[in-house]
Order: sequence, then structure tokens, then C-alpha cells
Amino acid sequence: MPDFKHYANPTSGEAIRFEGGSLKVPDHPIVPFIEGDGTGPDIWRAAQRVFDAAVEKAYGGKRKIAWYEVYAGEKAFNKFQEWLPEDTLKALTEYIVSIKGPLTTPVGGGIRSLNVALRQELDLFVCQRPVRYFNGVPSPVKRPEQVDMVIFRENSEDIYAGVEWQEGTPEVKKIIDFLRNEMAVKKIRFPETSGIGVKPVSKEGTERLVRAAINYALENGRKSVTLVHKGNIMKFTEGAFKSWGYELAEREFSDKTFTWSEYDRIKEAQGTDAANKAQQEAEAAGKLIVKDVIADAFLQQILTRPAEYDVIATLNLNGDYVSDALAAQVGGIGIAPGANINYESGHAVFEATHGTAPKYAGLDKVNPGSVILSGVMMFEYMGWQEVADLITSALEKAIDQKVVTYDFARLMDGATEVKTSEFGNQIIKNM
Ligand SMILES: NC(=O)C1=CN([C@@H]2O[C@H](COP(=O)(O)OP(=O)(O)OC[C@H]3O[C@@H](n4cnc5c(N)ncnc54)[C@H](OP(=O)(O)O)[C@@H]3O)[C@@H](O)[C@H]2O)C=CC1
Ligand SMILES: O=C(O)CCC(=O)C(=O)O
Ligand SMILES: [Mg+2]
Repeated sequence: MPDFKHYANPTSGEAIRFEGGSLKVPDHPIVPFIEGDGTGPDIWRAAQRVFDAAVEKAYGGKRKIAWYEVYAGEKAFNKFQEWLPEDTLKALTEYIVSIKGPLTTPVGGGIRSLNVALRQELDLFVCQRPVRYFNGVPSPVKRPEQVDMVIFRENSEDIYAGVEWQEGTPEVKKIIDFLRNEMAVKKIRFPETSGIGVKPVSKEGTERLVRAAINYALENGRKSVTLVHKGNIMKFTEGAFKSWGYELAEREFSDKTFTWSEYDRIKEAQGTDAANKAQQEAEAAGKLIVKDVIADAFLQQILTRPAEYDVIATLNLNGDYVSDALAAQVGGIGIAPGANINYESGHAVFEATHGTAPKYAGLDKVNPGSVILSGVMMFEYMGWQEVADLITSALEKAIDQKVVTYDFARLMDGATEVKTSEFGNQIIKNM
């Protein structure tokens, strides 16, 4: 048991373990949860009832989650005057699998993102966000059913990691002086009034992310992995991500993949027909195609040709933008789940793609679908597939019945608008 400063130890349940590369899940696993800020408590309350009902329905009392509340954000600050208590990190480390609601990050000053801090502290290097269409969900595009992608967003580095210095401080002056005087940098347009952010992108970081994406694609019968980058402009970070990604695919998965890098080499040596033939043969042999696209082109092609994309591997900031854009295509952020995972240690923190939606806090109004579907991912990760399937089909049925929260109701004809808690009830009723 961890040696907590503030927290009492769990009073029931057993710890999940990660041994020999796989999870060992007891029948009464301790699962820590963070309620979250803003609308977090609303959606968490509904979600927890759905999870418990589905586990009970699937296993009739043989299995049960031992929920264990841990704190971060405003609730932690109010209780312990700490935004992210060390006890929370200890609990998430000890109990391996956890789930959280959204946490507030102020813009422009104040505390840094607690969400990002959690990912960094636990080294949860993959932010995995599946995006698929649920029949009947209102969507702004004509063929939303063509969207079926799984985003693998690098979660530990890039400009998103928060290495930056504020304009006007002695630190930023030092960095700017160093860049100008020792590195001969002449491209800082307004050196006296700039803030500076640094974008670290490493070979190790890229390789472990791309490896996870390719493994996922192979295990789940996916057709392609696309490396999304802005490597034409940021050559040694985003461009390197692309090159390292291709090199990894060819080095570690040569018998199972065909890359566009190989395509280019064949084209150069033998011409376009030979390269096309090689790709067609690889596809016919069931090989995974590893390709790439520049990020801005990707954002227009997901609207015009979504069927061409499948598993997406990308850097941290691109992944953030792409997640919300794709979520909108299939009906919005109300049903966009996610997980932060370290595939090497087994640690995983499940969380919705959206934030705290503060204007709706405490109104029992927003869609709990994203956190509920994050729970579905969690149950799949734990191997409790029966629970995942029960929740998914009950949620699909609720949408089919047009019993939905405000976000869907405002775009659907003939819908019955229900509260967060009532949407949870409807899902439970449908199990
Ligand atoms: N992982 C995390 O914890 C994340 C935290 N955040 C943080 O959340 C805070 C608010 O961020 P903000 O940019 O407003 O983004 P949000 O995702 O919180 O909200 C933006 C809009 O998305 C819609 N929305 C969000 N959640 C739901 C839901 N459950 N059901 C239906 N619609 C929903 C609402 O749209 P509408 O107005 O159209 O109704 C809302 O106004 C910030 O502090 C930010 O840093 C942001 C993202 C992730
Ligand atoms: O940490 C935050 O406040 C925002 C994070 C975010 O937008 C995301 O991870 O998608
Ligand atoms: Mg985001």
C-alpha cells in the first residue's frame, strides 16, 4: 500500500497488477477516480452509475469495481491547498488503471495544466482517442459514417510540454540573447517583446508512439497508419517525426508493413508503375500501409476523404487540434472518449476529450457520453469486454430512441432533451 500523506487507504478491493506485459485484474479491482472541475462532477455521477449497473448486469455480483476517490484541481486545492497532491500520483501509480473528469487550466497565467502534468508525471506517452460515428447522431457533414479513426497523439513532448518563458522576464532575455549571440539566430522578429516556447521532439518519444500505433493497427486489423506532421516547415521536429516513424516501421515491422518511404524508393529506382504495383501487392497480402500527410492538408482531407484515414499517429499539439476537429465531424465533443496510456508500464488514465465546459457546471445538463465511452475503453483495457459491449449498445439505443442531452437535442428533429443524470438512467434502462 502506498504511504499517503492525506489519503486513507482503500477499504475494499485489490490492486490491479501489470506483470509479464499484461494486466492482472482481480474481480474487485481498486480503480481511482478524479471527479474533475466544472461539469466534471455532473458527468462523473452519471457515468459511475452506468459503470456499476453494467458490471452488475454482466457479472451478477461476481465482479465489482472498488472505486477510490483521489483528488486534483479545485477539489484538491479546497481540501489540501494543493492542485495535484503527491498522494494522487502515488495512487494512480500503485493502482495502474484510473479514470478522471476534466480539470481547469487558466489561459495566459496561473497554474500549468494539471492534465498535462498527470500525463508527464506518469509518462503516459500515448493519448489514444477513437473517433467513430454512432447512428443517428447529428453531424455537420454528409457522410459521418465514413469517419472511423483512432488517434495516437504523442503525449509527453512537443511545444505542448510547457517549456516556455514569459515576455519581459530575465529568463526570456537570457534565452533570446543566447539564441542571437551564440547561435546566430536572426529570425526572432521582435526580440525585445517576445515570449519563447521550445518544442522538443525526440527519436525515443516518436518511436514509442509510432510503435504503439502500429501494434494497435496490426492487432485490430486496421488498414493504415498515417503520420500527421508539419515537417515541411518544422524540419527537425515534425519532419524528424515522419522520418523516424518510417524508419521504425521498416526496422521493426518490415514483414507486416509497406511504407510510403519504400514506395518513393521504388518509384525513384523503377518508376511509378512499379511503385504502385508494389503497394497493391502489399495491400493484397494484407500488409499495413504506413503513410504520411502534412497536417493542414490532413485537416481538409478528413472532411473531403475521411475514408482514406484509419489509425493516426501524430505529435502532441496536432493531436489536440485533430481530436476536437474529428469529434465535431461525428457529432461533437459530447461523445469523444480518450485514454492516456503507457503501453510499457501498463499505466492508464482514461478521460474525455472535452474540457470542463464551465458555463454548464452544476446544471446537470451536458452530455456524459464522452466520459462513459472513456469508461468503455477502460473496461476493454481491463478485459471486461462484456461490460464495454453492454454500455456501448445501451448508449447506441438511447441515441436511437432520440433521448439525448442538449447538445444532440438542438440538432435533432423530434428529440427528447434530457439531463445528464437522465441520459445515464436511459442507458441503464436500455441494458
Ligand atoms: N483533459 C482535460 O481535462 C481538458 C481540460 N480542458 C480545460 O477545460 C476548460 C474549458 O475549456 P474549453 O476550451 O471551454 O473547452 P470545453 O471542451 O470544456 O468546452 C467547449 C465547448 O464544448 C462543448 N462541450 C464540452 N463538454 C461537453 C459535454 N460534456 N457535452 C456537450 N458539450 C460539451 C460545449 O459546447 P457548446 O457551448 O456549443 O454547448 C462547450 O462550451 C479549460 O480550462 C481547459 O483548459 C480542455 C480540454 C481538455
Ligand atoms: O489540459 C488542458 O487544460 C487542455 C488539454 C486538452 O485540450 C487536451 O488534452 O485535449
Ligand atoms: Mg484538447
